[in-house]
Amino acid sequence: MHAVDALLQPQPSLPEQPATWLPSFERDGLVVLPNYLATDLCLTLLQEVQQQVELTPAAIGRGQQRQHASDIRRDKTCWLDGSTVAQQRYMLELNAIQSLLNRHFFLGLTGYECHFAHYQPGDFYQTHLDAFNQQASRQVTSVCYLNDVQDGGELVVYNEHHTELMRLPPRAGSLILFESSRFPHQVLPTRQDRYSIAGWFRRDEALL
Ligand SMILES: O=C(O)CCC(=O)C(=O)O
Ligand SMILES: [Fe+2]
Repeated sequence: MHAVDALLQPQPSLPEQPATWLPSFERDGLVVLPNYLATDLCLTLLQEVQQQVELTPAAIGRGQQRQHASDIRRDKTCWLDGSTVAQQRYMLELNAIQSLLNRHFFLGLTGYECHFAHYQPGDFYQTHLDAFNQQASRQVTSVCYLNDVQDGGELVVYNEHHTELMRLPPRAGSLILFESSRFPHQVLPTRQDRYSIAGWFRRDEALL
């Protein structure tokens, strides 16, 4: 069966899946889920990012603070817009995670945004926080890796005291979730092409 046809097949309704990772996330504020993404979906998303012509150098900050900062980060990114079945499937999966987080931890998450990222050989992202306090809109970070990187490109995560907690080599299909304002992290220079989807569960005040 062609990959896209396979993606269009209705997914067998999963029995109420016990999300066994919820206690770890509650305890640590961070969890790694190896092989989270189905292999066919991962491969299709990888092909989509490899075919993207509109990847643009990532910027840092928002609004007037927004700037390209090639000394801080070198990846190229492109927002997912749900224009393909694979992107829709990915977003459905992550929306399910959003519901779980809300149901179990009352996080009040209101939305999810995500972009493809491509790090070429030599690219990196220096140590940073994705949000500066819990009042910020970005509450929980997700990164899903789309290919295996054997040489460089590890995600290094630190605790509040800047002690290294983990060094994660990207593996196709694995997903990491962590509290956005709590863990400084960096991407070490990669020596191979590195593809991922980085996303953020947000809590935005309703417009009155
Ligand atoms: O790709 C990764 O492992 C992390 C990327 C990241 O930190 C970010 O985009 O904010
Ligand atoms: Fe980050």
